[in-house]
Amino acid sequence: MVVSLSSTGSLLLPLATSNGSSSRSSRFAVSTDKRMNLFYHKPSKEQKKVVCACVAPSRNLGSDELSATKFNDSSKSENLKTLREPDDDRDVLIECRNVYKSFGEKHILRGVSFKIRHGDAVGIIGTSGTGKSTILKIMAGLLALDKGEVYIRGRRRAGLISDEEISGLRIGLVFQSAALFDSLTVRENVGFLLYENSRMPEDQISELVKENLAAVGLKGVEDRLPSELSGGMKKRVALARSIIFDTTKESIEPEVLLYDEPTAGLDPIASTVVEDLIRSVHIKGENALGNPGNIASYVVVTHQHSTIRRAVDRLIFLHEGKIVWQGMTHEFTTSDNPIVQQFAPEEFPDGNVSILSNCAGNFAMPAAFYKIYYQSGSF
Ligand SMILES: Nc1ncnc2c1ncn2[C@@H]1O[C@H](COP(=O)(O)OP(=O)(O)OP(=O)(O)O)[C@@H](O)[C@H]1O
Repeated sequence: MVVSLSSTGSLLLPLATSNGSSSRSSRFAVSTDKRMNLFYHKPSKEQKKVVCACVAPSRNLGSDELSATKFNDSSKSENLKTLREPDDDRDVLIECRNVYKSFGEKHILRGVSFKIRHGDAVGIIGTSGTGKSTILKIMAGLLALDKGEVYIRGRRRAGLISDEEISGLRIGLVFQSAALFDSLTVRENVGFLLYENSRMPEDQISELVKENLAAVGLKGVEDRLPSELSGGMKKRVALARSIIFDTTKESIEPEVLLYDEPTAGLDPIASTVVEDLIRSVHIKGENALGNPGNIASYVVVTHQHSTIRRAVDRLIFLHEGKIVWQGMTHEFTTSDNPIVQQFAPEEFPDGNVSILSNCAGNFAMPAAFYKIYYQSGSF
């Protein structure tokens, strides 16, 4: 079967799962070109490495030394309780240090530095073309920087993720478009990396797919094709694909998800569902099954005030390739930085879920109505 990519759905692409060495032979004949487009990978890489674009190798980089990022059920609550002082870097999962990036004559990033800590829910905002998606791709290891450094759990990444130099952290990148394989069912899309890259039996993968779909509020859609789903459902399927992981592994590495405008193209209601799902799959959240999420930290690039308000705790404001402001979301509206003032609303609408708001026009609807829509899984 030849697999083609959907041109419509968003992509939530797990960059890391299980050990590349345990790959089974490929079950899905995805054309190399499509994989290259999907994973931004060099065609010269062998297939295992292409899969590794979304599957960080599981070579252990001494995670025992990094107790703050140990990731199993028992440590989750402990991690939250023992959030460290900002000057303690043991909980830093990704650090960008003085990153520069140009495209030809265009100097896009001009010395960007920030840290993503365990438990973080960060938004990157700023005007169009200021380099938000670029920094996300650099963090994901899909784009090389010109100058500066990226550290993954304290280890400097020498090149791109395809160089297989770094592990100990799973990094997923959620593109705003081009997500699902058109000719694969929802089950095959969600379980893709496990079918391709783990030794899990198919019935176990199938069960896991079902669980992860249920975690994002979708039931009974396993046999559907992407073309049979709404835009919002595709985003949910893509989210399920990004949070699924090989449960048979002895140690599970923490996962950071990088979302690039995850609500782009969605109406206010569907945007709200996605924003709440982003929260729900985080370790501080609770998924649709009532279980804590698995995502250690996430970064969202967005233009939407509703996403800022609902889905992130901390904001990084990029302007002309530099960070001009950082702070907690609630501080955003009170900043006296003139650039920030131009971007920020005078105040965020009430955060109560009974009113859904969106910068596109303060859309509001009653909570009960929202729940019916959400539970029906129709968007
Ligand atoms: N691969 C590339 N080759 C050449 N130019 C690029 C490339 N990728 C990005 N750019 C340019 O770099 C600039 C920053 O792009 P980027 O997508 O990071 O901006 P952004 O802040 O995410 O914008 P938006 O909010 O509009 O999505 C843009 O001018 C874009 O055209």
